[in-house]
Amino acid sequence: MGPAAAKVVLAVSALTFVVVVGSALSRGLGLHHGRGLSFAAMLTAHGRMLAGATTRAEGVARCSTIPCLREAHELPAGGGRFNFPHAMIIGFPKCATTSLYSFLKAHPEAIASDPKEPSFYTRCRNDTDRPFTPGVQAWPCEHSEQHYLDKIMKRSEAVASGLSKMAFEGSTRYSTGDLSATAAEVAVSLRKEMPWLKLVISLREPIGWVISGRVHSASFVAMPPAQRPTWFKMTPELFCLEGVNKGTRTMFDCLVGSLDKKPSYRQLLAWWLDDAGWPKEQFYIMQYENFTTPENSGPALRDLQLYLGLNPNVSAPLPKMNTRREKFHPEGWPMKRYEYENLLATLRPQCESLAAFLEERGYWKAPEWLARWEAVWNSTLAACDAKGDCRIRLS
Ligand SMILES: Nc1ncnc2c1ncn2[C@@H]1O[C@H](COP(=O)(O)OS(=O)(=O)O)[C@@H](OP(=O)(O)O)[C@H]1O
Repeated sequence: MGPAAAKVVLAVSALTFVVVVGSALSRGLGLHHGRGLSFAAMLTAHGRMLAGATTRAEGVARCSTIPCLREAHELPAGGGRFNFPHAMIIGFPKCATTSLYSFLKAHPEAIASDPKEPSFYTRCRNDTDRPFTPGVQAWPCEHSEQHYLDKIMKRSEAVASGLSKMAFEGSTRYSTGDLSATAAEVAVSLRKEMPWLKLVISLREPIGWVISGRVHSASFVAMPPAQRPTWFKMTPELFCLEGVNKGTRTMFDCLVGSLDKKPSYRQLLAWWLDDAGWPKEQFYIMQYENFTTPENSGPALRDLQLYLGLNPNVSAPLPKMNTRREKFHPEGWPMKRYEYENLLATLRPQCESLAAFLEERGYWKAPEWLARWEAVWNSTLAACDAKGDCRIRLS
């Protein structure tokens, strides 16, 4: 055997010795999987940080980084019922997510993020080179992982509860993406970084949804340019809204031609469920028209709490937060009947395809899902006058 081969044999023997003796030691110390950290985990930086932790809560207590949390998750749950963080309301924007967040925040077993929408996975994970702009971003992304876990997700409060409380957040940009990252990128990075998360998403009848989104922006458009937030940028759609504010354009003008250019709900969901591979049991789909109606709200919220692992017997009504419809065109947006039918002709096939997708994946029966949206469309059409003048009232 030459000197090079001898060195290889020596190195392999040394490694074998380390692994065998180490494994034996760790077994002897009661550190094998199920009662503590494996020897392999102890060799990693996070493993060293987690040494001595025997439960997930003890592990989370020692972690200030997300990779460390991933290792802490390998530890036995002990008495803790939740992961850390446990859940996220990822969208869609304007689908009563603030009300859902507030409803859950009031639950004694929940720890709500502060703020509701940290947007950590759009702003800080996929666009880390973006310079920090005070006044635009609440905090810089450098060293922000610890800030996110400790200050925003309130790690010590979750640890103090022995993980018997659920920490959650509600960044709706995750579902649509923003200037920093696309939804497809967020879906993948979240799956990689916190694969245990339970995700919640709400979908609203698409014409009301889009108008609600435009109304949200309209409030900024209505401001004198110097008073608009610095992050706010005018786009062709927003110039159209400016025309609506001035009375030179209609809401229909601003919707037609743009609806079929946006990714459909089905496309957006497919990024999460197909491309990023989120399993069905970790992805909870709610229908806005179901859980916001008084007769269905109670059972729908109970089901949500059961899904999240919360005690469903603590019940409170769903609040009505973040509402703008009473301020902007409370009488409804004027639209001609043929214009509304034109929008429906674009959107109905998308909705049918979505409903079929939801049924195929075992989420909802397609006819039940579609019936609630058909009811919205029919009631709008039924309220049009004999001259074909309609009002699109947001509900
Ligand atoms: N309980 C209840 N019942 C009926 N409707 C409700 C309820 N809670 C919130 N909402 C309506 O949801 C819209 C706000 O949604 P979000 O909070 O998700 O908006 S945001 O993306 O966080 O800005 C906003 O819609 P619009 O007013 O049409 O804009 C709210 O009025």
